[in-house]
Amino acid sequence: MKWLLLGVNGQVGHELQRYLSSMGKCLAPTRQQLDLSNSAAVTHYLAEHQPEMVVNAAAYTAVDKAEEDVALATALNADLPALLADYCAQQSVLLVHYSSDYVYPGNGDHAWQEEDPTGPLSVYGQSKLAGDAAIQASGCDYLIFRTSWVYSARGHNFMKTMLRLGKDKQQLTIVGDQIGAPTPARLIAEVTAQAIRRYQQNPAIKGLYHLAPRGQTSWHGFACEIFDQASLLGVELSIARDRVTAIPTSEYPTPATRPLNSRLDLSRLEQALGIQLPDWRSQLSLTLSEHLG
Ligand SMILES: NC(=O)C1=CN([C@@H]2O[C@H](COP(=O)(O)OP(=O)(O)OC[C@H]3O[C@@H](n4cnc5c(N)ncnc54)[C@H](O)[C@@H]3O)[C@@H](O)[C@H]2O)C=CC1
Repeated sequence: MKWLLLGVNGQVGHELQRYLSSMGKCLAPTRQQLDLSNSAAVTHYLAEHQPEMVVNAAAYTAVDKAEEDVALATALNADLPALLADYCAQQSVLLVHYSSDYVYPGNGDHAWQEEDPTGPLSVYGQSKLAGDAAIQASGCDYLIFRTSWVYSARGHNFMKTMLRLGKDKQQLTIVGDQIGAPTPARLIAEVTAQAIRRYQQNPAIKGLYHLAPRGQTSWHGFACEIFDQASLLGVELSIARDRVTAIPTSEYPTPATRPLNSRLDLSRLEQALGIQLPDWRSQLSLTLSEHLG
């Protein structure tokens, strides 16, 4: 099978290339080779290469910048998925796509289910939701995975920022009232590979799923766990655990509003694949070990 991977140099795209390598010939144009905000160029690429599956890990992910950069965020997160979905519907091929906890309004303290009403609080969330809706309306076969708090051994992310700050700073204040599950890009790729294989045996599993590890924490809890695990792995930190203070979101204003409740109910995915997703702490341990070599 000849398949197309978009966003190969991102956190998730990089892992997907590793985990899906056995699926056949992978076309993975870089940003320099194909500007995904240029719909004419994307249409031309699809017509020329005729991929038999499309995996879209590309996105506009700068959540705060998106508040100003609405046109580009919309082009990448809404218009591109719509265009890919039209191609996949016409060619009867599978579209795999990633979405976000930021499509939900973030109120309450229950875990969101896939059919819950959405209500994005930011331009980024609105643009991701528009992408999901376009795919769902297109009639193509799709697997959409809504995930949260993505990090990885490579790329820019919270884990790597904390490791850097933990070596430089004597004290830190971290938001403690946004609750969710940190998700390694590697887990996303691993589960995506399982889901595609399952789809190939049984296309009825197509649909929208939440994908994250089990358990929940705050950004403050995540930071503390990073410091605890890094210390155990021999990383020398300047920060002492009791100098890492939790603050409310209201004391850390950002251009984009973030949901306080990003808990995702995972049962639909666990049932579809017959798996139990691992706990977020064990996933951090794997990713830290990979990062520290
Ligand atoms: N990073 C996070 O915390 C979260 C991410 N997600 C979703 O997961 C998916 C993967 O995210 P990450 O791997 O973290 O993103 P990333 O920011 O690491 O990678 C995005 C990729 O898109 C590519 N890209 C962006 N604009 C482009 C353009 N104009 N032309 C060509 N390529 C372009 C970048 O080069 C990069 O390879 C996305 O759909 C994102 O919305 C969902 C929840 C949280």
